[in-house]
Amino acid sequence: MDPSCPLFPQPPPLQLQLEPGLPGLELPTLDLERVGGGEGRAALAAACRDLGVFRVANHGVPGELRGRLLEIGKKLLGRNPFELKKAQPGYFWGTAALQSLRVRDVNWLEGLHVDLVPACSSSPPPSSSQAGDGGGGDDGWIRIRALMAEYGDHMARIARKVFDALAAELGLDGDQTASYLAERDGFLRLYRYPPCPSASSCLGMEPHSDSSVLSIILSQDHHHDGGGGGGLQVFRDGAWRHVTPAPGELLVNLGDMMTAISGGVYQSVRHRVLASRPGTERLSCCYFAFPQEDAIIQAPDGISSMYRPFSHREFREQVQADIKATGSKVGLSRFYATTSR
Ligand SMILES: O=C(O)CCC(=O)C(=O)O
Ligand SMILES: [Fe+2]
Repeated sequence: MDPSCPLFPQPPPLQLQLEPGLPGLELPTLDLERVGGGEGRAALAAACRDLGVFRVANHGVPGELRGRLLEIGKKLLGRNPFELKKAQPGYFWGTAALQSLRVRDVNWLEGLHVDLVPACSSSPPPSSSQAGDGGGGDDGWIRIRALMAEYGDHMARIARKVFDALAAELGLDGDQTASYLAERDGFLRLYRYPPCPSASSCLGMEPHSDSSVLSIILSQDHHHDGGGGGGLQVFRDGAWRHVTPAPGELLVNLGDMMTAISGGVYQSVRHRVLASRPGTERLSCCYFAFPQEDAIIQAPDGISSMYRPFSHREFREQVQADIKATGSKVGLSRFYATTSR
């Protein structure tokens, strides 16, 4: 038996004492078409400085695409994890980042990992209109991958727009602006947080900050039972705060690379996801954008950084080594400068 799959419906071994989340955190909503200049850019920079998370409206991702992605995802995931693991490349139970590392994973979720297809690729993915009905058969899996490819194009476009505005705000040069966001090398994860028999003492996803430059979250617009949020919480002023889903909007959160690129001026926000209560489930789709592998991450001249320059490869290797050694990511604190520049 595969040790990384749970024995349904047995609850996970770790019993957490979860503080009740505080009411929804007020988040700014930015108009994507306006983040490039003037007031829009100032509002974006303020959100990144003060919160590290914001909503995006007017993003141009069709509602039908968003709806179908989550709806078909819901049909396909939520079957037998043992079977899915055997049959579907990219399927995972538990935390995706821990899959190959053989460390204890207590998170109550499953999902599908899909890499974006680089724009220069000679073999494009199947178009979303080519495959069957989105049901549970192979057609459904072909269709979800096609939908994710289409959705991924939008994510790359949005990430580039947001990043370019921040790069201009920080005064990055052209090379940095290009290499600090390899938006086509990003990936998507479609998550299902299944009902958890001990939802009040376990998590869907443990507290973490993303290792990305930025991440974009699409989630079901429903409310977590009794919580006032959708299951996602961010850590703010010493407490976990619900992030209430806003219909039609996307959520952007900054990752560690953006913190380092900005010399600590912009925040990568700590967040977690509650486990779904019995009888409920939550679907979300997250996109993660990273710098190029060999990009040297450092703040632009004029910003005194608390981090030493490092390559993105070095960061990834350190994260992997720390997870192997301790079970969790240490992250940016590994890269503090001994003296500030
Ligand atoms: O499912 C969500 O809303 C958030 C997932 C998340 O934080 C992650 O994948 O890093
Ligand atoms: Fe995250």
